[in-house]
Amino acid sequence: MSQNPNPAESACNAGAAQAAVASQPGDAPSAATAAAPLLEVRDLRAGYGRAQVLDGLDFAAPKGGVATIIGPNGAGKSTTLNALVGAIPSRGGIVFDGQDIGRASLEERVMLGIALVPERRELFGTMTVEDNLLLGGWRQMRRKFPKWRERIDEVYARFPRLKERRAQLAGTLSGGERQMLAVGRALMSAPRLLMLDEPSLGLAPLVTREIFTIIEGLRATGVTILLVEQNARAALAVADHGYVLETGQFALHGPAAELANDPRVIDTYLGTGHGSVAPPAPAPAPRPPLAGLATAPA
Ligand SMILES: Nc1ncnc2c1ncn2[C@@H]1O[C@H](COP(=O)(O)OP(=O)(O)OP(=O)(O)O)[C@@H](O)[C@H]1O
Repeated sequence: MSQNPNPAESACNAGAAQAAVASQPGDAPSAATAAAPLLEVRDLRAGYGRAQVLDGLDFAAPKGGVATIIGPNGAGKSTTLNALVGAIPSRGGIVFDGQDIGRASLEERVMLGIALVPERRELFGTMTVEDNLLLGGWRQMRRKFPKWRERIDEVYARFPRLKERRAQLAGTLSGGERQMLAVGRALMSAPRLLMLDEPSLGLAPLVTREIFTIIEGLRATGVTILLVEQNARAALAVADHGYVLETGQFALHGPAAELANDPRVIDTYLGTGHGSVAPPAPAPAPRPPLAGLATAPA
């Protein structure tokens, strides 16, 4: 298990996102996008050094829902979350609850209520469960929540197993418990947008189901969730809206239930197929309507 000595990075766990929109003026909003967006992203571009990974993503996250980004390895899913939380620089528009946060620092975004549970969970393995939670309430959080210890009790109420193991070293937890701790640490900042990067990674099917039950429980509290997952079936089952990201662009998006029944998604991500849902030679296309599936503009 990797450890992250950067308290700012450690603090930005957890998250959620919502319906990518790619709409045209006059499009009727779908049920999943009818809520006012908590997060609106326009033409998001980001990468590492000179290598651009995200090639102009448009999406929105309606308040209180679950959106998921699925796609193959290397498509840019983690990069999207890293750009949204401010861990890497990006271009384009990022509006959170009506406020342009494109130039806000990572710490400012965490303070506003954006949190990321990173793919590798990044716990401090030689520290106890409780100390890992306390690190989630690092100094900004302590300013935001003077009674930040009460936050821990709230996390324990949601995850009794963490309370039972409060004095146990994080490095000795099971995979599922580590994921719970990573989510619990993110919740210490009382996020409004919780971003989860591959929460089922490396977990057995039974534990994966437990993690998705936790996600449903979090959603019931009103937090908006942006879920990045390779387990497309489980992700689409819990989400309102889904996005298929391929090589830095959305190849498809739409209501999650429709995506789960789309033959292209079934063949590529839910069945035995591999590769891409995008046509071999995608032609530029107008932006799709909000309701129903759509092929993203080339
Ligand atoms: N720190 C980095 N420096 C340079 N390139 C990176 C870095 N992180 C990711 N990349 C590259 O960016 C591209 C997108 O990676 P990213 O991790 O966002 O994909 P992903 O869709 O999350 O994949 P996976 O499902 O395997 O986690 C890949 O080509 C990857 O090699």
